Amino acid sequence: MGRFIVLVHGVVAYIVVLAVFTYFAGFVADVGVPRAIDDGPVGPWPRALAIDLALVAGFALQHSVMARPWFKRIWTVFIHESAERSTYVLLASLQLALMMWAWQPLPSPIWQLGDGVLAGLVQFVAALGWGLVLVSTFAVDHFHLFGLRQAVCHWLGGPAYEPEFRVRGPYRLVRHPIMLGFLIAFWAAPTMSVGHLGFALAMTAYVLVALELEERDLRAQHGAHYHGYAAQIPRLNPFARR
Ligand SMILES: C[S@@+](CC[C@H](N)C(=O)[O-])C[C@H]1O[C@@H](n2cnc3c(N)ncnc32)[C@H](O)[C@@H]1O
Repeated sequence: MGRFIVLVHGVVAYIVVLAVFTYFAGFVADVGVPRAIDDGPVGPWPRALAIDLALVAGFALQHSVMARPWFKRIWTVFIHESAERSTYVLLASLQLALMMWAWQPLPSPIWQLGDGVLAGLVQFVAALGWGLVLVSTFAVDHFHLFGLRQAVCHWLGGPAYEPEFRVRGPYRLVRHPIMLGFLIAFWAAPTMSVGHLGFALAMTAYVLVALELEERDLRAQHGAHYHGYAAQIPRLNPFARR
């Protein structure tokens, strides 16, 4: 693949990822988007639930399979290494966009905190969750995570960029602050509908499985270093005792 094509592909993928993720935050929090998780025409609940669970499963499957080292080895035969991460995040974003577009609302409330102080507090906690996701991407390597660094390094003709294992910022508190941030943002809802609850439960199940798979890869990749890190820093709960 030509360097310029890899660069343009990396830049486009990065812009799409930022746009889809920003919309996703609004979709889950029901803030500032034309159609959020509880909006739209309501159909029969068994059909809606089946579609929603299939959408989350599709996202989870694609995200998990494409992130595995064995899959990367196969598809970098067809696609340049420097474009691998951008392609992965681009396809994951498009899958996320499809999930939001095809989402079937189930708006009956499980809990509703109204507009008072408690609701504001819960909304603030959700915002902290999204903030934790963003800050953690920078703690690990934001531009590498979204494939832009690899594309720019290739454009400049330098050696392939090797990511470092980093233990800084939120990674000193938990091993998976990005996933912790998502979980906080998914569950901290002033209004929890049946659809939102189904989404939060399905995503939580996916995150727990995804972390198992990621940790297996990290242990294989970093060996004793990761074992030592895991022995000192809890997985998701910063208050867990080691
Ligand atoms: C979407 S990120 C999620 C990282 C982590 N699971 C979290 O929730 O914060 C996944 C990528 O981060 C990498 N990664 C995870 N922990 C890391 C660390 N401490 N330093 C560098 N890369 C890390 C993994 O190898 C994987 O490529």
